Amino acid sequence: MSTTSKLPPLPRTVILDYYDSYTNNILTLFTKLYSDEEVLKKVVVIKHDRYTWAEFQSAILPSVDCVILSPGPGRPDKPADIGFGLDLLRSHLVPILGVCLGHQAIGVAFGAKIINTPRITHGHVISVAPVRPAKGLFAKPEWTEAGEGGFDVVVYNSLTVDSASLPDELEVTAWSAPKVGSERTIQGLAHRDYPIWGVQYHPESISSTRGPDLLRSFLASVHTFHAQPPSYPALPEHIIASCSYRVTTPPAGSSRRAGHRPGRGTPMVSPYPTPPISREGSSNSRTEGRGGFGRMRLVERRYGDIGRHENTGDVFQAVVKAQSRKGKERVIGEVWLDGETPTRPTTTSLATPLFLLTYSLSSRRVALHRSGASPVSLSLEEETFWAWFGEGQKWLSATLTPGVGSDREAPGGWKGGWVGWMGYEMKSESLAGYARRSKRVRGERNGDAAEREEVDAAWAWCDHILERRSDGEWVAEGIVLDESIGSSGHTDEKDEGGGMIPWLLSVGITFASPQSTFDTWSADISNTLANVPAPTVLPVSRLPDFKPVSTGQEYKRRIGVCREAIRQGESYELTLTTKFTATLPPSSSSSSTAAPALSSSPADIGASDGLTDPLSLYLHLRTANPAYYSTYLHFPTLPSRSTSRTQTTAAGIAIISSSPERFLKIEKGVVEMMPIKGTRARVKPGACVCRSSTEMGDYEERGGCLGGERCAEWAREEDRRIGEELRLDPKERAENLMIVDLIRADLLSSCPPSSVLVPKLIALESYGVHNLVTTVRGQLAPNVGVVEAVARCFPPGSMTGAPKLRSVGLLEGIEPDEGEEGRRGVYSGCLGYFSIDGTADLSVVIRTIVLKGDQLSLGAGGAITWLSDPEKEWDEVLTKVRSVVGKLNGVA
Ligand SMILES: C=C(O[C@@H]1C=C(C(=O)O)C=C[C@H]1O)C(=O)O
Ligand SMILES: NC(=O)CC[C@H](N)C(=O)O
Repeated sequence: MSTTSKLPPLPRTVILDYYDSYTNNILTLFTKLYSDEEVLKKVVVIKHDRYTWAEFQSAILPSVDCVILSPGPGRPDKPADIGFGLDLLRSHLVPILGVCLGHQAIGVAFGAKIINTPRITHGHVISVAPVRPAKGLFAKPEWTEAGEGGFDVVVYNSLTVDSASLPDELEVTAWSAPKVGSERTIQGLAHRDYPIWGVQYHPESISSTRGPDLLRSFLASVHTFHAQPPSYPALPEHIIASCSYRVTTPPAGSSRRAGHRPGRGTPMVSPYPTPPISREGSSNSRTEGRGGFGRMRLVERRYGDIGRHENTGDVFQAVVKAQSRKGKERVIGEVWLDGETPTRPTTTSLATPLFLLTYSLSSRRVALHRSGASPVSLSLEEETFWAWFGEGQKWLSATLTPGVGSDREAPGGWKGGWVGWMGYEMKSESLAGYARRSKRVRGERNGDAAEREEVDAAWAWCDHILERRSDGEWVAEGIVLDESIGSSGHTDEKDEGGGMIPWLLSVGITFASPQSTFDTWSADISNTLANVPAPTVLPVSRLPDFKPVSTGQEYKRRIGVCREAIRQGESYELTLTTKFTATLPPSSSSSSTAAPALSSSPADIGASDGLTDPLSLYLHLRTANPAYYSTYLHFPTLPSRSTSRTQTTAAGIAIISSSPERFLKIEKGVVEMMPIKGTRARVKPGACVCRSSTEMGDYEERGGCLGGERCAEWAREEDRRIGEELRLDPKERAENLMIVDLIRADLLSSCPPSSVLVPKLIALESYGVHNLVTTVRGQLAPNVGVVEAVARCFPPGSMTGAPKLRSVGLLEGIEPDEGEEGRRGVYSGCLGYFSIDGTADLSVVIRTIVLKGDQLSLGAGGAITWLSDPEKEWDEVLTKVRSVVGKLNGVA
């Protein structure tokens, strides 16, 4: 901070949120000056349309000391975008600070015009110079040092207040420092008589300087306006309750969140009642002998050196696949959280789920799938699936006896529990303010509707998993009934765990087995690991031919539509996507087609209704494009349509994923997100780039390829150069920054503001492609559940663009709403696990093939900004697709 001027007590502040994705970041400016506790008592974020102007005047304004008008999509001269903001400004009852859209509203409220800014840029750093002599907020002592050179800030605007139309009441307090060839624009405004100030730039951006100084100047002015009272009261309850996020700070001195496993010897007081025990046995063969349950505990069995060097693919086949073949009944699923990267250590988890839940948005029905039984379903009433699932997860975590069965602190990771995905369309139940588009939710109610319902979310429960740790050791992990704890404390199960738990218990589901079942299972594994049989499913030699659903020309046309929306101020960045599809050839037993050869052995043909085992595709992908979140999930009994039969068959759904992108991880109370933005193709090892290398001078003069090791060295050098070029590219950095600011704001809805930090900003990661990756972390607030934290950030900002809500709506209008591109489905959603112990790790579903019946689909896209070049963007899409499928035939 550039000054030591005394901080006034914190006034009660309402931040009116115009559905921007950056609004919450203003909170972090406050916590640079005041404690979290103070800020959470005195500052609230309220959606601008939560109250009418009359309500706001009577119920809110009398109890607040100042208002901040947030940034936002759209225009301040459009009533739907600005709500009662102009009335509030004209009434000037309390001091007001407008940011970006809020700043532009100040212009409009007093008669100025809004025009396009001469240089449209979003997420770019510019220099701002306060006018001399200093005016408005910039006249405060904090700013005396801001020299003529100005200070750096980030801008996110397409529009600006037209300086030619500025009324006398308003004065300019800052301009953008002029750049060669571009006009200066208004960056700061003040009303000459009323306590109203505005800034066009975003002081809350991670890459803006002097944000806290601006806030400090504003709060000092608010304090002067209120005649400097010694303190301000806390906000009344009803205003705090209308805050759009709701986090509490951890109790002083505690670094762990409530509900997290306390250390040994610390009694855990569960906020949830003990689950009832003694359920009726079920008809499910796998759950037989798994009587009822009380509390559960985690157990593990380590295999030491046995199998340490085994290939995970072979073990997967020996353990999970073998189980699929053994039983009379088809197993409900095969799970392989693989994680295969050359550079970052990861664990691998293999499991055969006990049961599977699927959810369909159109019917709002949850279906329970078990092996050997027809699905049963439950309709959700008012609740969202997120809330229903989240309550269940909380209850399950709370049934876990802490510390028992483990002789050390658990190493984290998946300890069993849920594995699955939330499809992109689950946004309709998570995104605040989302209005369902009628076309998308029209349920199919006729005939075999249930058969054709989309699976919008799928979560399988696994109580036994086999894990390969990053040091190579294999460990069996289990959730078992805690027989050491009596059956006292039963309560009426109806109110427990929301709606999920009573329902699952009533249909005979058990979540854990007795220790003896785990012992038998883990002994079997031990035998298998001691002598891993040769794999029976082999990788395909290449993937089937993928074709774009829309042409490059059509995609480029859509880019034009995106850019126009950005020009109009509707969005700052739009992640536009499309689909590529392929059809599996008929299984080799019934086909004479040679290519692509699905070279699995005859033993598996027939494993999926005559289609070749989808595992063979994944076995190829995991070596062709290894990724941190490489995953294979197969649920063979889920209905899916197969074109070869023109009718619904139960060929199942398989997820064949090589996602490099972390959506969100929660471990020991820390939430971490790692958005990727910025992609370039790599120079493949073995490729000769002697001809194209820009550094090497003329190819012909040099006498051609350098050959041998020197050629390889140039290829590596060229690869490094491309990576570095990406890292320094202002357009790519801007795309990344826009999402980083968005992710920070997302995390602020689950974490105390001061805890949200960016340990790594725009780092280069080079796996299948070069990518720019940022790490954002926060401390999960004690009152926010794990699933709830995910819901508050869903859908992943890197798949929507910013501001999220408006961008999602725009994309629904730009991407087709019918046909194969009609829904993004699993692509663009998140995939991973919710461990029973409260840990979660989810990827953003990209670089992922979804197989339904014999139809393969692969989504790909990229972030479109005003500066996007349609040709390059289409190339980027093709680069991403090729990183998964290899060659793409017939695509220009
Ligand atoms: C949209 C995709 O990727 C997203 C967009 C990226 C980009 O614009 O550079 C990078 C990773 C993803 O967040 C995709 O891979 O399909
Ligand atoms: N970040 C903002 O608030 C943007 C305001 C307005 N929609 C513009 O594009 O100029």
